[in-house]
Amino acid sequence: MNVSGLLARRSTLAAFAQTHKRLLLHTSSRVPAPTQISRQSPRTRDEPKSRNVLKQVREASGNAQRFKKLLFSRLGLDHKLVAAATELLGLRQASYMQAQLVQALTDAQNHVVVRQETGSGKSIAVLLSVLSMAIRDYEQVGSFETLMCNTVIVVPNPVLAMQLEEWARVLIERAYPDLPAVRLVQGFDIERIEEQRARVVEHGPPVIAIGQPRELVELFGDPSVPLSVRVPKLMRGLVRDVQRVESNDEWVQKMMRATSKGAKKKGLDNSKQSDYYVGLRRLVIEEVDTLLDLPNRRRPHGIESRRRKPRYGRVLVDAILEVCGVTPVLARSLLVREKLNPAYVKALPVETDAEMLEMSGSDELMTSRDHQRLAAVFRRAVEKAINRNSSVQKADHQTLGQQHRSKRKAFVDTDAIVERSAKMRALDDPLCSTVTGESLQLVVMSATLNKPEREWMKLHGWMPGHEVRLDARMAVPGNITHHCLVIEDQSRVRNLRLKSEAQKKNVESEWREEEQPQAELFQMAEAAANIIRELQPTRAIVFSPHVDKLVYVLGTHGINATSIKNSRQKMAQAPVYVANEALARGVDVADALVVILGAPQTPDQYAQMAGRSGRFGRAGTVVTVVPMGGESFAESKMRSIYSLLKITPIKLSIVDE
Ligand SMILES: Nc1ncnc2c1ncn2[C@@H]1O[C@H](COP(=O)(O)OP(=O)(O)OP(=O)(O)O)[C@@H](O)[C@H]1O
Repeated sequence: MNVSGLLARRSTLAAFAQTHKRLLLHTSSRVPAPTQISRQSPRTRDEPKSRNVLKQVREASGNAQRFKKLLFSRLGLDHKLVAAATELLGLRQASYMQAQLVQALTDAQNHVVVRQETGSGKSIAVLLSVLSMAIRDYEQVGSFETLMCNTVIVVPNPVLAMQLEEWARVLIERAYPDLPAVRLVQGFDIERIEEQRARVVEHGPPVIAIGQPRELVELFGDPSVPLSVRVPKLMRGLVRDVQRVESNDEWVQKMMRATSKGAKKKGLDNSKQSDYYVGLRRLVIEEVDTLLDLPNRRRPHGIESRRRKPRYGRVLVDAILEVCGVTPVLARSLLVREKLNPAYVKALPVETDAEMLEMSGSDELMTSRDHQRLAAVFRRAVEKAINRNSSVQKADHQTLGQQHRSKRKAFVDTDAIVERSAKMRALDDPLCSTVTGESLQLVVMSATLNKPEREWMKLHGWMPGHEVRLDARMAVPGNITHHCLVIEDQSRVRNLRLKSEAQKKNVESEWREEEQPQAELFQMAEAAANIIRELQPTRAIVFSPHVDKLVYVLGTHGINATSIKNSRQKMAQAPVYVANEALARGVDVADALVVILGAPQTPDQYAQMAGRSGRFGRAGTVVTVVPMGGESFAESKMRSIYSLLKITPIKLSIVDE
């Protein structure tokens, strides 16, 4: 069929229904991959508790290996919030994965690594959990005055930040109309950062802060925005000694009062009061592979330039981990338990190693002085290791310790935490060396979180201690139908050919040097316009690296499109959004047809773009349009992407060949 010919074939709604039915018949019958839960290493303390909860979840679900449904309200989430989510967001029962995720978050015994299909409900489960906990904290403390930021959600783009903020806002407004939603949750946006920061300085930080790394670095880098950390053990000591605190410091006093009040309300004894101290306890990283954006291993230049100029995401996470005192815990896990880098161990004198082993074995009994000693030992060990070992290891240590000194310095030095930790020192208990890894839970999620990212996080100490893994084998859900159209020349469009067919016709060799990328974009845009007209979806997302240009070109073909950046304001007017992969990562647009223009660079990029359709088990359709020639031999690239993702593309029936 001819590109312009498609234009002429305007189908009616009924025709679309028929086409769609046909497409659905071809939908591959892959069942969702079973969720695997695994622990890095067996836990000793508190193990029975979390195990029991998971056992209950399993029993309730009947079969741990399948996505059986559970009630969110039975998972300990706030009932009113769950009711609002059912009413406003159409949330039904939780999937087994969501039940596991909610339990892992509310128990907070481990870090959590989630690699689940796109649209499987990761973000909404996390949001409901952290909102429920924020409401609980508020009820315990009784005022926003002393409630600090307890969850930071790092997102890859402003659209996802807005979406999560909006979900949270509508839920709070429906469930708790008297609470100021903006104090509970706020999305930070670089365009409004000054105004938002002023609000935070005046009223205090929101309990849940959502934003891109840069916005969050800007926000928490401000000395007047407090980011306190939850320090169970330290606080336990402090609360016991609360009468002895001879500090006129208002902040410490406030915290003490809030802590005691919360505990008294619950009728708890002093030793448990620390559980009601409220501060940063959870760092959630959405689309962690985007945040890390690991450079290609085979390109040393890229690695070097990343070292010189680290991404904001890393600056943020490293700074938070440092502030939360995870670094000394990292020392233990690296040196004693994981032994990931033997260089550390080798660098230590024998007696130091024994000393550390002894200390780490008696964790519960450790005093703040022990922690200080441990931290000092760790520093000496790292210094020694840096001096002794090869340049690669040296680079690694530098990455750990000094890499983005200037940025991080600005972050940490100006941060109110430093000031606060100095105040803590007045109590002879430096903040950073007394916190355990459990005081900050790290939750990393992505459908395309692969082994290199996991290894990187381990090696760089982002996950000291234990982790719960929620692993699915596939990144793309089985309920999506995939099609690929190839533009042969200006007047012909055909379906992707199998490799054998292509060899027969020898089309791969048709390299069209003279073809300009610009002209290709115009052709693909025309094909996209025709596909949208033909399939008449409720919504569509068209992907291309050239967002603004494509909005214009689609307009010339009579398609009223808008950039996904404006999706929240213009939802009603423009059912067609244009996006690139980065802008739409993690974004949820209901029932969208996905059209991808040009072959994606990697299978992960394809999986993420395709995953904007077929959300939470609904049927979805993805049509990729590629030019036949071009630099990358787009057709064969698409074939290899499909084969790597184990996808069988289906011929689009509206195209003859
Ligand atoms: N239990 C549920 N019942 C009904 N709908 C649900 C349920 N859980 C999630 N959804 C819906 O599924 C859609 C996708 O959810 P969400 O954005 O949380 O998925 P995700 O796994 O984070 O996706 P991605 O990997 O693309 O970021 C949302 O529209 C959400 O409302």
